Amino acid sequence: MTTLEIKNLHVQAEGQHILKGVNLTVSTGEIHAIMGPNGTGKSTLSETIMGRSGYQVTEGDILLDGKSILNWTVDERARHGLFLAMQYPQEIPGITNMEFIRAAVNAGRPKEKAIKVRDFLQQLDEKMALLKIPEEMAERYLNEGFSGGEKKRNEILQLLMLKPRFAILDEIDSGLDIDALTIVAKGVNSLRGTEFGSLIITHYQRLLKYIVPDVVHIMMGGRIVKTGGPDLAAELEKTGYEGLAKTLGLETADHD
Ligand SMILES: Nc1ncnc2c1ncn2[C@@H]1O[C@H](COP(=O)(O)OP(=O)(O)OP(=O)(O)O)[C@@H](O)[C@H]1O
Repeated sequence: MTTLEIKNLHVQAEGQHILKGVNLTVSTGEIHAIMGPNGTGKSTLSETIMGRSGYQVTEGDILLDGKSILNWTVDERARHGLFLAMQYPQEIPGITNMEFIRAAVNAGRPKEKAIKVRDFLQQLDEKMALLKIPEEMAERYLNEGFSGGEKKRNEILQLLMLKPRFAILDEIDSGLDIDALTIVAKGVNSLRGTEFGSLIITHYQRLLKYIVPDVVHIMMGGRIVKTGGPDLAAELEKTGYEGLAKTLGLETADHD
């Protein structure tokens, strides 16, 4: 079992104190959901875990298997099995989707163990079929001209091909139609098992009906204010963030 531990994490961006002491531990074999109002720091948490520049950790630590990863580059974090499916996937003209995914798969392997082209294509075909992604999308430039939903599905294709130890999925459900949502959920569920852990950021209980989390955390004001089981998402649907904040004796929920 591997663990990803977030300990008393404080993060600033552009001089703003965004995360104010986040504590969270995800182990392989578990799926955790994070819900919270707009602007509360959910994406900041995922970007900081992945090591994106511009986010300064001012206090606390992030540990993978007990080792601090704060000084690791994004690339090192990816090589050690961390993966982030982004809220706004980037378009990269000039590199085809297939080339990108193959390079990413090989980046995680020693040179002499590079994936054979035939094996790669077979796996890619299989995963694309599972996600109902049209074949021609393998040859298109990465995310260029993809619709919002196609970009999200493509992030999940990368996830299935890379098979990371920990996947952070930042609003993968936004912009997905109901059929795409069930397909994406099927893709994520296919990775479930003792070797895989995930942190799913979402605004909607709907996604959590398809990918049932083991633990649900509510984040407000840059902190985790409540943790519970899958029922917590349903409870939140009824009370809203304002209602929950009141029950917890917090001032107000934050919004954009
Ligand atoms: N690079 C940055 N520079 C300056 N401010 C930032 C930066 N990144 C995030 N913020 C600010 O930090 C706050 C938290 O943003 P974040 O995107 O983490 O929230 P979120 O909980 O993911 O919100 P949403 O639900 O709307 O996606 C916001 O006020 C945002 O404007």
